[in-house]
Amino acid sequence: MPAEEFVAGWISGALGLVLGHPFDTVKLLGFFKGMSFPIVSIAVVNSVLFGVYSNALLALTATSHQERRAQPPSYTHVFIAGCTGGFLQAYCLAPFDLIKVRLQNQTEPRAQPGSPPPRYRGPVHCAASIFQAEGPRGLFRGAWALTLRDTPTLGIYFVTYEWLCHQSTPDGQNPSSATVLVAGGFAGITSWVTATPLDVIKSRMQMAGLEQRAYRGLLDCVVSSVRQEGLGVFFRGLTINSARAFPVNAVTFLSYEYLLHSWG
Ligand SMILES: C[N+](C)(C)CCCC[C@H](N)C(=O)O
Repeated sequence: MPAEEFVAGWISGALGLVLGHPFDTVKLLGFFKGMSFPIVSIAVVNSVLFGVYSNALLALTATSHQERRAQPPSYTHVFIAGCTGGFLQAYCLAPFDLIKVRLQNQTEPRAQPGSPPPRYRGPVHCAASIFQAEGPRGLFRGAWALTLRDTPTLGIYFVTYEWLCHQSTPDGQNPSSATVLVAGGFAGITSWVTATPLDVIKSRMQMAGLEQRAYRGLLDCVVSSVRQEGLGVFFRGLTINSARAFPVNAVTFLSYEYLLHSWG
């Protein structure tokens, strides 16, 4: 099983993430709060996404990454491989994402002398507290919504990327760096635009363990959110998600292609 894709996925994901982190946190307060934790988590998550994607394509089309420019896979194969990568990465992402959402929503000012300590002191403490209070399954709160969010939308991600590269590259040639940047950026936007409705639901379910409201399940969360706030609730964060998606995914795809290319 070719392993380069996993390593390239890790490094490129980390580079993209450094760019995207301030966007991710600007929804709340404190720009670079918790930067080291996402770097570690992206190591697992992005390498699973790109590694599984590429190996699924290898299984479906019997072509390696290098051969795919000369013999491009069909978009159906790209979509299936993207969905497979998305599905598996969602499960690896679930506990990391839960901790991220819990920490980022913890916006109390830094403890003053005498004020109560924050509920979570950091990612490890957060994981341990959730584990203690809710058991191992607690760490997978919202995982189902996350899987539904990521499976089809990562299929869309790779199809958009491949399609845009194909549009602006002569047959059989490698796309230029500018093409990779633009195609990667738009792949990120398309994927995030389609993922945003379930992203809202996912985050609410992840916070539900802490807040007063409890949902009976995903559908209950959808229905009660729409009842209280109208359909607009599904577009919360759409602008910031898209603004973040372009630079993050432009850099992710550029470094991914560059690394695989330079490793031959
Ligand atoms: C599928 N969905 C749009 C939710 C995520 C796409 C992930 C791509 C990249 N790691 C990023 O953070 O933008």
